[in-house]
Amino acid sequence: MTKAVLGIIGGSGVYDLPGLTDIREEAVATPWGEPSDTLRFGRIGQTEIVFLPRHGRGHRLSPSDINYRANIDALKRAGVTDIVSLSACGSFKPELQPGLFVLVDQYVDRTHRRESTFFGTGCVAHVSMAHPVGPRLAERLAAAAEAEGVPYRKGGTYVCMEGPQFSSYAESITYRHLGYDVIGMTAMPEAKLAREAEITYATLAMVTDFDCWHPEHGAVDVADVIQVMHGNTEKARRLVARLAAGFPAEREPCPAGSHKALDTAIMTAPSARDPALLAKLDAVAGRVLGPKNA
Ligand SMILES: CSC[C@H]1O[C@H](OP(=O)(O)O)[C@H](O)[C@@H]1O
Ligand SMILES: Nc1ncnc2[nH]cnc12
Repeated sequence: MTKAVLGIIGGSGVYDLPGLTDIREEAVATPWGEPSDTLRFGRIGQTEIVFLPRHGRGHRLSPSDINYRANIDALKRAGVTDIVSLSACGSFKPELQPGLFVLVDQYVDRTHRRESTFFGTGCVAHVSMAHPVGPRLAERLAAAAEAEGVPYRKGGTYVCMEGPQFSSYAESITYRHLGYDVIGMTAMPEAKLAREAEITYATLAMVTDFDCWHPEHGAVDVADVIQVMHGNTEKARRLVARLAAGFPAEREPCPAGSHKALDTAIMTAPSARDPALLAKLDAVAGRVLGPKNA
């Protein structure tokens, strides 16, 4: 049995998590470089929580400069089994209005200058991203939103752009016509790396704007996002507290297979594996690459 530890990644406007008790802060070193910030360990009720602001405190890091591998590796080293990723996002649907929380269940990756895998030459792996969000974790988030009276929608496709500039009008209407629901700059490769690290993942995408496609709304700017986020942050914190209060003590098997994503993913023959890469994979893939499996 594995103890459940809930990781919360804070996005724009969410740089701390009030309500944590027994707080301890630790700078966790990883073979992939430095995480965005120190990890904050604590509890809500009986549930162990690890909090990490993805842009760093003070919002130092641009989406392209976040070390996503270091962040996920550090959370894995901290024992995190489930991640709730908080993100501001733009909306492509009139009914997905600012203030609404979308429990995303699919992602489209349009990023192009980020390290998006832990694996590579010397240890090749292909995990499934067919169902990137843990359905049970999403159910728990929906129940927490319901209980807190936070307006939410279950399901939606998040397109992740490189940024840092917002989309052009042509890009915005293209994404809208492709049927995507929301847009942001950070869920990829975070979700991919979480899957490789066998951590169950879900995004709570908080709508802050209509990007720039909407004829009755002006183009998004940071002031709009910050203003809406001020209202969203308090709701997000309540939702997380509610989620944590009812969280199971032991890790639940994930119907999407995130707890055993590496069982059948590794292609490289043991004799062809690079010991230096294997050493870097100690936290992420230790379960399948550890001494028992060599
Ligand atoms: C401040 S608007 C753009 C910024 O907000 C979102 O960040 P996060 O996903 O960390 O909440 C978006 O992805 C951009 O990074
Ligand atoms: N319209 C938008 N595009 C990309 N990222 C965002 N984050 C918040 N709003 C956004």
